[in-house]
Amino acid sequence: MSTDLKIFKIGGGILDEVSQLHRFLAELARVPGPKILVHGGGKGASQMLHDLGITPQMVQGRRITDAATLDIVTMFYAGKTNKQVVALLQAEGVNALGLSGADGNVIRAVKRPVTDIDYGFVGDLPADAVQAGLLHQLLQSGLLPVLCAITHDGQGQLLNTNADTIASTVARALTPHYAVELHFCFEKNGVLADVNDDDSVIPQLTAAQYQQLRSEGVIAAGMVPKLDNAFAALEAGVTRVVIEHAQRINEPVKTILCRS
Ligand SMILES: Nc1ncnc2c1ncn2[C@@H]1O[C@H](COP(=O)(O)OP(=O)(O)O)[C@@H](O)[C@H]1O
Ligand SMILES: CC(=O)N[C@@H](CCC(=O)OP(=O)(O)O)C(=O)O
Repeated sequence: MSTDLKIFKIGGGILDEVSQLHRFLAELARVPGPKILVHGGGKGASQMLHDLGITPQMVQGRRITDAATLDIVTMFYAGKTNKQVVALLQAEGVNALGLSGADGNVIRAVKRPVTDIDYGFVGDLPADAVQAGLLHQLLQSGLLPVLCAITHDGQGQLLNTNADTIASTVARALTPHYAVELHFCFEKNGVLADVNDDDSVIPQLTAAQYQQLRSEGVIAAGMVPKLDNAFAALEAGVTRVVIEHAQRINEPVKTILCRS
C-alpha cells in the first residue's frame, strides 16, 4: 500500500444546481493526490421522470427501475449528469474521464433477484464487481475517473445501482492498492444530532452509536443506507470514512466514522 487515494461521492442535492456543483468541483480540484468521483443524481432523475409522466417509485431507498425508467435514468446519469461533471472538472484544469460501469467493464453488477418486491433493472454489487486494475491504470495516467450510477451485467443489460453503494464498493476494491479515504459529500455539515440544526455535527461516530441514534430516530431517511455503506467500507479496511458538506471538503467541520 503506497499512495493515498481519496474517493468522493456526491448525490442529488448537490447535482441539482450547476453553480452549487461547480463550487464543489472547484474545491475538489484543490484536493491534492489521486482521486475518484462517484455521483448519483436521484433527485434530478425523479424530477425528469415526473416531467415525462412517469411516477418515480422508491422502496427502502432504492428505485424500482422498469424498462422505461432505466432508459431515462441512463440518459440522465450516464449522459447529462456525468458529462456535465466532467466538463466542469475540465474547466477547473482537472483531466476527468466519465465512465459508466459498462465502460472498460469497470463495474459488473448482478440484477437484483425478485423476492416479494421486483426492483426491475437494479444492479447489486458482488465483492468482485469492480475492476480495480483499470481504475489504478487510469489514476496512474493522471486521470480522475468520474463514475455514475449505471452498471452492467456483462450480458448486455444496463442496470441502475445506488451511488453510495458504488462508492463504498469501489473504495473496498481499491484498499489492496491504496490507503483509501472515502468521503460522502452532501448538503449538510455531517451527521447531525438534530437534522434541522447544521451546527449539531457529531464529530466522531462509532457503529454502536449509529445503531443507537438510528433506533431513536435521530438518524433516518437517506442517511441510514449511506451510513450502512459507510460503515461497511470502514469494516472492510478503508482507512478513513467521512460524511461532510460538499462545499466544505477543505474545512475541518465533518463527521468521521470510528471503528468500535
Ligand atoms: N441525523 C442526520 N444527519 C444528517 N442528515 C440526516 C440525518 N437524518 C436524516 N438525514 C437526511 O439524510 C439525507 C441524506 O441522504 P440522501 O438524501 O440520500 O443523500 P444523497 O442524495 O446526497 O445521497 C439528508 O439530506 C437528511 O435530510
Ligand atoms: C437503484 C437506485 O436506487 N439507484 C439510484 C441511483 C442514483 C443515486 O444513488 O442517486 P443519489 O446518490 O443522488 O441518491 C436512483 O436511481 O435513485
